[in-house]
Amino acid sequence: MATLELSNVVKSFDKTTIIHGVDLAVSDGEFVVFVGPSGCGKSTLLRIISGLEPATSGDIRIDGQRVNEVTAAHRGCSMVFQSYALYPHMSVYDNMAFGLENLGVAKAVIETKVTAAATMLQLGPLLQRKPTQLSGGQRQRVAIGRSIVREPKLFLFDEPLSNLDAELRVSMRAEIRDLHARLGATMIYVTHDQVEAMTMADKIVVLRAGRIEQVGTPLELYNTPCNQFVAGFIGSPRMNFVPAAEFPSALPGTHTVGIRPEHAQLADSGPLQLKIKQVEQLGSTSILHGHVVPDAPFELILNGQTTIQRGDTVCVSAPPEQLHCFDSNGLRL
Ligand SMILES: Nc1ncnc2c1ncn2[C@@H]1O[C@H](COP(=O)(O)OP(=O)(O)OP(=O)(O)O)[C@@H](O)[C@H]1O
Repeated sequence: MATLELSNVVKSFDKTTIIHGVDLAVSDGEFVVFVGPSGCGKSTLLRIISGLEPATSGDIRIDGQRVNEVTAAHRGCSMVFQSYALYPHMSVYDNMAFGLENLGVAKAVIETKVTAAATMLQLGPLLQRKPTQLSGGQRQRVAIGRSIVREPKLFLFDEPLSNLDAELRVSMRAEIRDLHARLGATMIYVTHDQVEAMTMADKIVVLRAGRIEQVGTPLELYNTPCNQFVAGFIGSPRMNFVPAAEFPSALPGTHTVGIRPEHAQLADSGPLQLKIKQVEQLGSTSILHGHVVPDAPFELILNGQTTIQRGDTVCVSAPPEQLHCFDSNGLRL
């Protein structure tokens, strides 16, 4: 398996720079998720690692070796795409065997590897089918199987689950994590879905506009987001932001206070007055939506069920240790 190191990686298309000097170290066997809004450069960075796209400048090292000039076919990376990219006229078996046949691997060896991967992915009974005869989840497993048989140093996944329905996404998430545990492989996984990032990653890399905003474990990002962007991106429902003037106990120099919906509490008196616009009763929890000041939408999660209704005004507070204080540049204090 492999380590990966990016040093000051820059990517420009014509005169537009879209990756602005990215530094990142990935350890052997780590599951790293790149997350960020649409267009922030996640896929481009993955393609640069795979060799499908050259970097404009900077170094890419796999296992300590600079690979900028090594072609995609020789980098030892294997990519699983959102579109699966299966050959429609080939059986599942042939789709998985094809890459190895091209490399001139002996037929018997191919058969052993394809059979082992198919067993691991529960594709054994489907090996003679064509991709059109498979469900979305089965197709995605074939795409993953095609990667596994090549025994890559680095597995790269580009939004592999976004074409699947919500239920299947949840089960495939678990399957990919399980696969990671069994193979002990280094994996880099791109998604714009922060829940996918939180549930799958050993380490999350949050990107915005071609720059890394923060790198950390899911709970590090949740507990101590380095700025307002990360704070708003990680966590669901999203963190509430309130002008510091509304919260007298905020740290000196605070411009905006962040309070997660699960940390806000109903109180007998202030500091916040939440005017309720909508109540979502989910049975085990209730979500109150409203505003604390006209431009500050606010959500609060209550355990259990509530009699609070649209039109009510309630007082809200939060424990001081759960407040996130940001300065006027959005940086954590
Ligand atoms: N071949 C190209 N030529 C010019 N611009 C490109 C090219 N490929 C990507 N871009 C631009 O680079 C930026 C980053 O694109 P990229 O696909 O890496 O983003 P992303 O974070 O993966 O987005 P998404 O989540 O929407 O897939 C975008 O603004 C995109 O328009």
